[in-house]
Amino acid sequence: MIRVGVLGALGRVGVEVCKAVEAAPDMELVAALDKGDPLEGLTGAEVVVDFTHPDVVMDNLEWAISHGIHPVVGTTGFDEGRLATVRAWLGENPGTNCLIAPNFGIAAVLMMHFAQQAARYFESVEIVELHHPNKADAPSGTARRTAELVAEARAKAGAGAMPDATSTSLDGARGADVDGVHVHAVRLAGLIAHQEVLLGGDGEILTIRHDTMSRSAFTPGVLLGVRRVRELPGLTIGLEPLLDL
Ligand SMILES: NC(=O)C1=CN([C@@H]2O[C@H](COP(=O)(O)OP(=O)(O)OC[C@H]3O[C@@H](n4cnc5c(N)ncnc54)[C@H](OP(=O)(O)O)[C@@H]3O)[C@@H](O)[C@H]2O)C=CC1
Ligand SMILES: O=C(O)C1=N[C@H](C(=O)O)C[C@H](O)C1
Repeated sequence: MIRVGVLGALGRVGVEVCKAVEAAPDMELVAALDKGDPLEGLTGAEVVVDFTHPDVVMDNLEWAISHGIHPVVGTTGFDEGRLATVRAWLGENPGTNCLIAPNFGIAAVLMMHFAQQAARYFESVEIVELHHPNKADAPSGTARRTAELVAEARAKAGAGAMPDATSTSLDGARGADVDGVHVHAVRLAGLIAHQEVLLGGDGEILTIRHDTMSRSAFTPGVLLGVRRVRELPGLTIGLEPLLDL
């Protein structure tokens, strides 16, 4: 039995994760903590799943890693600086591993992968992410990661800058620029989590769209991460290596 703790256990995703861990035959939910609960409550856990908030996740990770608990992290807000800090903590605590994935939905991971594969064949690529209005951050971690993967693929293929003659008179009109890829964030009541990657070339457009219809979609990926994190040395970013992508 893998002893699992959950941080953010009362949140939209945390509730689903707790249910999934409790239903898994090879896992035991030993701690379900939310805001205000002391992290000492994780004592006894081998793996901790974090779906909290970008403002608190680093403190959680520092505590968990220094106590030899392997984190599986869904919380967003990771940039290169934060990832370097996590790598340093892991270096100081050999034998402790960490998995950080901007999206645990299998279809979402495939959407990112397909976008990465397609990126080099098109002149233009833009990303539109659409989420519920209570989301803490923008752009989404998924959109940011997709843009990085697209930019990486284009650079590798020697693709030039995308065509864009726009001169904007209003800040934000062209969205955020992530490594040269424009990302647009929609916040709308009724949505959960959705993303379109628009790829345009000569006379044709390819749209790769992903829709999250229920937050239970994240739990198979989280359980896979919990099962595998102890054998994945150091820091793993994204679910891709666990899916052989
Ligand atoms: N990687 C992925 O697949 C996915 C990632 N996410 C990301 O996960 C994060 C959480 O999303 P979501 O569940 O919608 O958010 P919620 O706000 O619904 O849940 C977060 C929960 O964490 C609690 N919390 C805040 N601070 C702490 C703390 N220090 N310790 C323990 N619990 C704390 C919150 O309490 P309170 O409300 O009182 O502040 C809340 O109950 C976001 O960053 C989101 O982008 C979301 C979906 C999928
Ligand atoms: O906050 C959310 O809801 C989600 N957050 C993650 C992100 O920022 O990419 C994953 C998914 O989009 C849902």
